[in-house]
Order: sequence, then C-alpha cells, then structure tokens
Amino acid sequence: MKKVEDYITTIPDFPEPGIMFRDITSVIQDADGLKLAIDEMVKLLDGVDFDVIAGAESRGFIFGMPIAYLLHKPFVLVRKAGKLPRETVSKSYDLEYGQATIEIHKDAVKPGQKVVLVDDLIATGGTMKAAAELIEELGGKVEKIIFLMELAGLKGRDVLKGYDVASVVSYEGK
Ligand SMILES: O=P(O)(O)OC[C@H]1O[C@H](OP(=O)(O)OP(=O)(O)O)[C@H](O)[C@@H]1O
Ligand SMILES: Nc1ncnc2[nH]cnc12
Repeated sequence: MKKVEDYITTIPDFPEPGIMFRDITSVIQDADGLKLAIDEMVKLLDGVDFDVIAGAESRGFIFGMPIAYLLHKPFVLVRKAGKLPRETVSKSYDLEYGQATIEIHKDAVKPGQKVVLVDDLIATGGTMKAAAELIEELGGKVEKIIFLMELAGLKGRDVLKGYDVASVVSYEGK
C-alpha cells in the first residue's frame, strides 16, 4: 500500500540553489495519490468543529477545495495581492525564497466563525502566520491549520506557536 510520501517528488536546487523543492504535482497527477492525499488531510480534521475552510493561493486551493466540498463547508480564498475584486484585508510576509503579500475579502469570514486553514506545505510558516492574522483581523478564530507536508527543519511550527497545527507528511530537514 503506497503512502503519500511515495507520491511526492523532491527536486534539489529548485527554484534556487540550496532549496529542496517538494513537488505536489506528482501526487495529484496520480488518481490514487490525489485521493490518498485528500483522504489523509480530511482525517486530520476528525473531531474538529469548524465553520469555514480557507486555503492559500495557489497550492492551498488544490487541497482546500476538495476538503471543503467533502465536509460541506464554505471555502475562502487567501489570494496573492491584487486579485480579489472587493474590499480586502492584506498582509506582507517572507517566504523560504522571496516575499509575498496575501489578501482576503473583508466579508469572507464573519466575527466568531471558526476557521480551518489549509495549505500544501509549511516551510518558514510565514504564509500561514499571515493568513491566520488576517482571519483574526476579521474576527474569526483559527481552529486548526493543516498541511499535506511539513519541512520540520525550517521550524515553521515555532512561528505558528499557539495554533493547533497538523500535517500528513513531515520531512526532518528542509
Ligand atoms: O511556510 P512558508 O515559508 O510561508 O512557505 C510555504 C508556502 O510557499 C508555497 O507557496 P508559494 O507562495 O510558493 O505559492 P504557490 O502555491 O502559488 O506556488 C507553498 O504552497 C506555501 O503556501
Ligand atoms: N521547499 C519547498 N518545496 C515546495 N514548495 C515550497 N514552498 C516553500 N518552500 C518550498
């Protein structure tokens, strides 16, 4: 029986020297890999009471949407800057390589709503930290943050201290 990690490809030195790129395309271009990945992420939400799933552009959309569909929850887009047409809240942050700004529509989360954040991977934790702060700025409560993969050596969990964080696959290094 194959495990999720068997479907993940690692490409050294992409997109920059020193980065071990953990590629999800080899997971989702295999029907069994895609199903297993989503099923394993859904399991991370066993017993979690929440109202909304929010996913980070773009790979967080790939995994967040099917989970929202399966659990019959609404899905909120955490988008890169300049893509959302209505009023937004916005935050800038650093990545393993580069820098980014994300935005959420102001009406996407109502005060008091319990939100699950979803992404494919945690590296430095910057993306999800910024997303969590935006949810909280809108009055939402971050109930849990889930990933398909975790690059544990980059200590992203420390950045997300205080949040309930879970992942399907953990790489010891980066
Ligand atoms: O933990 P961090 O250091 O914040 O890094 C993780 C983030 O980086 C990648 O997204 P990226 O911004 O490259 O965008 P993409 O999903 O559009 O490829 C990945 O999908 C996570 O969202
Ligand atoms: N090492 C990595 N592999 C794939 N996506 C990433 N996003 C940030 N760091 C990454």
